[in-house]
Amino acid sequence: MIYTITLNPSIDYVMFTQDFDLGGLNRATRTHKFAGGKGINVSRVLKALDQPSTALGYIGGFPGAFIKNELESAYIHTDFILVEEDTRINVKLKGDTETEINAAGPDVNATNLEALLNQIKVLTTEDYVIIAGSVPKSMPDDIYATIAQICAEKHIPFVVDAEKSLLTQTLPYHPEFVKPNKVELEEMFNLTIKDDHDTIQAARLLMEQGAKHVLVSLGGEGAILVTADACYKATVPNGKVINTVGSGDSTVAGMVAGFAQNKSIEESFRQAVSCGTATAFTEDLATSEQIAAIINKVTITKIEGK
Ligand SMILES: Nc1ncnc2c1ncn2[C@@H]1O[C@H](COP(=O)(O)OP(=O)(O)OP(=O)(O)O)[C@@H](O)[C@H]1O
Ligand SMILES: O=P(O)(O)OC[C@@]1(O)O[C@H](CO)[C@@H](O)[C@@H]1O
Repeated sequence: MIYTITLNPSIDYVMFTQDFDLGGLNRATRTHKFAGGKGINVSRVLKALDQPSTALGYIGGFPGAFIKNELESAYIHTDFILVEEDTRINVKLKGDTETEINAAGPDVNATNLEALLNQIKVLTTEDYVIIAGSVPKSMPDDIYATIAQICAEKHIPFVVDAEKSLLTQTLPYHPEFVKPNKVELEEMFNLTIKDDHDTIQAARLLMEQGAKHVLVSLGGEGAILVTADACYKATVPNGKVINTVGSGDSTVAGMVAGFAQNKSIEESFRQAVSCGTATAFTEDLATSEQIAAIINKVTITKIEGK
């Protein structure tokens, strides 16, 4: 079973406006409430790819109940731990540009933490763990490293999509892949990435520290995948960008599903990028039909390799 871990889920309240006037009264043309948080988004796109998963993490109050209900109505299994405070509501404003306001989220105490670690400790080599998103302030900042260590000790394959040291601390435990975007990669090494060559060099630094593969997402520029012996560049088709929230998570889901479906590395990468772009081109996360409609329009080129 694939397990996604979202320590800080959210209701994503997406508001579309004609124009956005900061300081003025704006009226939304459309709104949506989605069950969100990075791991949860991965579970939702895995479902679109016909891959079952169980969503783990912390939920609380009425937003937490909403998230659990939304996932279970979509036939996504959940095993959330209840916390006392309300799950956060993140606001995503879609005017001429995209603006996001993410809340801090509820406190998670030591008992809650132990409950999650106990869920992970019983997993086996048949399972797969995806760790994604921010960590609540009340939790130790080495929590992802702790989870990665448990996975490594039990030979459970795992994937990490997180910022800065949350991600780099997991590298010694050899994640199957990590998925920084370009800015996150720059921040990890305090450098400026000018071109694909720089991207590959920086990705290789993550591999030197232990990542098995590095998938660098580049927004509308596609993505680069670095493996032990090759590098691939994906370019995406033109289309109308509607809501990019969750496009990175969709990329992660496409790659994990590709591995689970025993696709080649190139075909897994193509599926990953198709999922990311299909999500960018729609209001919610991509559906299976939307992914299928663009998968043959994503081009994969080997740009370096043995
Ligand atoms: N403007 C766009 N046009 C086409 N595809 C896009 C666009 N933005 C994102 N994508 C697709 O989504 C993938 C992930 O995007 P991005 O690099 O922005 O990830 P991210 O920063 O992790 O996103 P997020 O945090 O919003 O989930 C890209 O590799 C690409 O396939
Ligand atoms: O605050 P975090 O955990 O970094 O990000 C949370 C979030 O922005 O990430 C998802 C999109 O990737 C959204 O569903 C959610 O609102």
